[in-house]
Amino acid sequence: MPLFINQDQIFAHQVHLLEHKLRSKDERILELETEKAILHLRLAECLGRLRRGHEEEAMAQKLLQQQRKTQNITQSALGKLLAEVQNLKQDLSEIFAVYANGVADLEGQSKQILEKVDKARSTLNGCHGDDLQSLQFHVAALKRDLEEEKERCRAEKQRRREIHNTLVELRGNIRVHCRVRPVLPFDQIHSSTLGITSSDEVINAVSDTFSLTFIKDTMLVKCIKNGNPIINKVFEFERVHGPEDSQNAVFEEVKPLLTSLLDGYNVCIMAYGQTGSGKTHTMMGSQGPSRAPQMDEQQGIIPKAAVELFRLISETPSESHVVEVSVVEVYNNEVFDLLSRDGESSTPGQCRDVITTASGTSEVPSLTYEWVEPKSGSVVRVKSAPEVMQLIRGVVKLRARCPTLVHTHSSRSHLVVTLTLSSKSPHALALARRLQSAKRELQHCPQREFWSPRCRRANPTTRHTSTDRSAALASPSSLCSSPGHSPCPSPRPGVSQAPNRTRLQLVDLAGSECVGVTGTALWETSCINRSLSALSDVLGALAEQRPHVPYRNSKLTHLLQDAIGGDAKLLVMLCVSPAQRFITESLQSLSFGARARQVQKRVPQRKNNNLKTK
Ligand SMILES: Nc1ncnc2c1ncn2[C@@H]1O[C@H](COP(=O)(O)OP(=O)(O)OP(=O)(O)O)[C@@H](O)[C@H]1O
Repeated sequence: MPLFINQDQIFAHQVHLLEHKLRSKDERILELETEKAILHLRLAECLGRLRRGHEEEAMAQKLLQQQRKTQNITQSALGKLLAEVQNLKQDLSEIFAVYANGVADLEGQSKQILEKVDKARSTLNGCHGDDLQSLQFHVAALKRDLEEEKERCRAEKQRRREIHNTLVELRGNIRVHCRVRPVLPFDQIHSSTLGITSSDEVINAVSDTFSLTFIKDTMLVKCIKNGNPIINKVFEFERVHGPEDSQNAVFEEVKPLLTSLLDGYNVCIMAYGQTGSGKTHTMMGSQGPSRAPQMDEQQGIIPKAAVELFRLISETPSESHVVEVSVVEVYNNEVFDLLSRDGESSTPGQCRDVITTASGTSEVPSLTYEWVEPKSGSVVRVKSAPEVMQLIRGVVKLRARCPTLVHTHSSRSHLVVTLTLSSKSPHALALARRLQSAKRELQHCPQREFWSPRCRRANPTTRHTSTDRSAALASPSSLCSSPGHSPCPSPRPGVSQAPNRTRLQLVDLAGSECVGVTGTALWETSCINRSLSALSDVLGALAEQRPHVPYRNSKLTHLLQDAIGGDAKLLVMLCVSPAQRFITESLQSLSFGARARQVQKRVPQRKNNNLKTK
């Protein structure tokens, strides 16, 4: 039977086939579109990653650059540090070698003595009555050896100090000594709330006995207050003195500086500390000028320095030196010349100006001695230490005083005693004559007008005494003139100065007071505090080696500019009270001392080559 296939069926089958193909193509298209979408997504992801990669790479580049920069800076700083460390190492190894030799010597000698003692002991164990005499002899010999050993120890200690001082000098550091006074009746105040006696001693001086390294004298501050943070600090200084140390002991450590004066260097000794901490006691001695003469051992640095200076002079050929004295006080930011003998006013103490000379030194014009033709000024030639002290004691009672909350005889002004030592060698005299004629010429020259008006403006002005404090308060603006001042141009360098002179400045600063001041004393106290913080700022600027040092922010720093920042040898005598009551002020003073030690001044320069000790 023939197979009959319907045409429609074939078409239907073909349509079916085509539909099937179409469906599968549709499905394929769908599949491909999905794949395309997935690929798009991946592409976007990759692009994102690529962008992030670029950003990260840029960041990494930046970091790399920064790292390189930091590395460069660190390397140069490291280089500098290494150089400094090398220098220090060299210094240390030199000193260590000196010390090590000394110590090895001493150790050897100590061993010998110990052996002798052992021998003596064993002899003693086996000895009988007959041997007693020889034993006594032996003991006496041992005692002698011990004394000699002690003496050698003292000498070695002294030698170390001298080496340390030389090192301090070579580096141009300011020397800082610190004295803690004994507890005094006015330190006693009882705190009912904390149950503490505020006179508790919280500051102790620890003097190093014998160590292999430098002499390390320290001040320990230990305060355990209920409910307050514990204070436990250590401050290092060149020398420390405890309450038991006498005026002589304090002066002995200062004395070597006076020899420097005869060697041709300027020297300054300055007492710093809060009110009642013992500055005047240390500088002048405790007995007031009106009372009976002081015993030698009660005298402070100023009288002892005067005696020492004349002793040193007497060791050199007579007639070769001249000593002049000037005494000024800085009160309420004005300089008063306490020895003024102008004769125009009966009021003691004339107001003076401080100028900066062309050579950069600060001078009080009327206190500059006219070498060849002495004028009747306020610089007085003296021939002996008693004469110096008679002058100083005569005028120091003019110094402004007022009771503070701490004690009744507080000095409210900074006292500056200057002893100027000049050489009278033929060469110096010839030079002085030449300078004098130069000055005469200058006086006839019209240019003189250029520098003189300001000096003339410093005409004597009546000094405000502490009893006349209301007058001072009435015109406070007149008292604070320094910061804006332009310096008085100098009358050409050296014209008014004696040749070959060195000066010793002895400064008893007024004491700072932190709290509780009211009434008329407030202006005085704020002037004192401002001048002391100006001093602190000057030291800060010098320690950080800033290009500008604000000497002219106060008359005190302007007056002492050469001593603080110049090439004089400067010793700061910090005075502190041991009592817990004054811990804040004492910490402030100790920090001031620590800052002063960081200052590296110019290495002291010889001012007078004619002056030489024998
Ligand atoms: N080391 C000491 N030994 C015994 N007494 C001392 C010592 N230091 C100070 N004093 C006594 O303490 C009191 C205050 O001392 P001083 O006048 O020297 O203080 P100051 O620091 O000069 O005070 P201010 O700055 O207020 O003038 C004085 O009576 C003084 O005799």
